[in-house]
Amino acid sequence: MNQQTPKPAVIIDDTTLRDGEQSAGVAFTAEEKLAIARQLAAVGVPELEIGIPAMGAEEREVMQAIAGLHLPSRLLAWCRLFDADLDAVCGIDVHMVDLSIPVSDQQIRHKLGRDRGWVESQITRLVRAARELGYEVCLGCEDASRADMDFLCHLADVAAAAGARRLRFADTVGILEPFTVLERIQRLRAHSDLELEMHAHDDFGLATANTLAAVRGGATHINTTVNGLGERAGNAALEECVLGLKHLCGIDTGINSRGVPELSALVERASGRAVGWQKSIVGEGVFTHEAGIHVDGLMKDRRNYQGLDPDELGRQHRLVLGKHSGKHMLERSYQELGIELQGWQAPVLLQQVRQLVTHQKRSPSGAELLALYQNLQALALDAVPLNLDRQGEGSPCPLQSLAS
Ligand SMILES: CC(=O)SCCNC(=O)CCNC(=O)[C@H](O)C(C)(C)COP(=O)(O)OP(=O)(O)OC[C@H]1O[C@@H](n2cnc3c(N)ncnc32)[C@H](O)[C@@H]1OP(=O)(O)O
Ligand SMILES: O=C(O)CCC(=O)C(=O)O
Repeated sequence: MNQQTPKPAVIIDDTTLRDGEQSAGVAFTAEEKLAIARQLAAVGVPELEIGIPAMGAEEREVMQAIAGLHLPSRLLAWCRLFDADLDAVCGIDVHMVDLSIPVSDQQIRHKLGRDRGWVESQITRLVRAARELGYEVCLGCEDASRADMDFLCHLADVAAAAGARRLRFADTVGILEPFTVLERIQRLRAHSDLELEMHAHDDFGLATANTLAAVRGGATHINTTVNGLGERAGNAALEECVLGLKHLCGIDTGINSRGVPELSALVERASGRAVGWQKSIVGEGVFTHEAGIHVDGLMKDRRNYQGLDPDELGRQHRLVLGKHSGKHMLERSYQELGIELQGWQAPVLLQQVRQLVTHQKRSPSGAELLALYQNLQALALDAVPLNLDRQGEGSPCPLQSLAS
């Protein structure tokens, strides 16, 4: 972002390169990580969490290579609140370390085998140590959604006193819904002056909703991943948060949404995780319409059925012929082939298109439409004399049985 750009009301800290890569089976090469970092920065993502130094020398080298790109985005490293993890980050030019520690009694006791007092003393000691090394600190509160809120507020004070700048509220197991997120973040907001970051998981399909609720509650930062990649069901999708915040909350994150499809495709390729056809914002089919009433409405004025303008993503509405099409779309499809249908032909051809689509599980091709039309013309020519013989006059539809 250049110096003149006003600071957005919510700052995106994208973790595609950390939590995104934690998605089971996903492993980016160094080149892929660099390319993703570049593209995230190119669309204007202001903060990138780029990896876990404790994973070893190779991970650290890639993280330092990303730092060496001198991107306009601020960089974060993810560390356990643990001496060895802090040692491992030394020499990597990130701006901030996320020092993560479980804060629920469940994880403090049954994962770490410790107690609350130990967590508190670790925070004081290691946040100070990280500050002395010159890093900004975000206290990563793992499993915050299952933590005692009084204890969490107390830890915010402990972290602030030790020099932390930010607290990350992690819904690690993805069990919150937006109303509870709103309450919890409001409570933290009222209690602490720290920056507050929401880290949501999509186990119940609520990661984006929870992230938007957190912003409403006073979160200053949000953790996202491209395509919603991430542990288990994934994290809050960058593209959903950017456009959701803009259109549903009136908050501009400063991201160039037209660059998002390319970013999404890049992460899709590098992760090997196909983006679903109906995946909001970036799915291939999310601006494609078939239903006759919708298509007719769109052709009259696209605002009739447009919640999000595809142009914001450099995309367009696509109209397809299918089982649910009506005469307007059929006529348009034939016009594109240079054919003006007569009134009686549309219902007959619509039935035939429905049958074809049901069997082929796809829209008819131009050649197939042409064949249906030519067939109908031939049948009509054969039928006209019979009708004339029988009725003594021309029928408006020579193929009544087909049209019914
Ligand atoms: C919710 C999250 O997303 S947290 C991020 C999770 N991400 C990852 O785990 C991906 C990268 N992880 C790794 O490469 C490895 O797990 C490493 C390098 C971090 C650690 O590897 P190992 O030392 O072989 O340990 P392993 O992963 O089997 O076990 C984790 C250890 O970290 C401890 N630990 C977990 N979280 C924390 C924490 N926040 N602070 C301190 N210790 C922690 C566990 O208690 C366990 O320690 P133990 O050996 O004393 O029981
Ligand atoms: O503690 C943090 O930084 C968040 C870690 C995480 O990814 C999670 O809890 O889901």
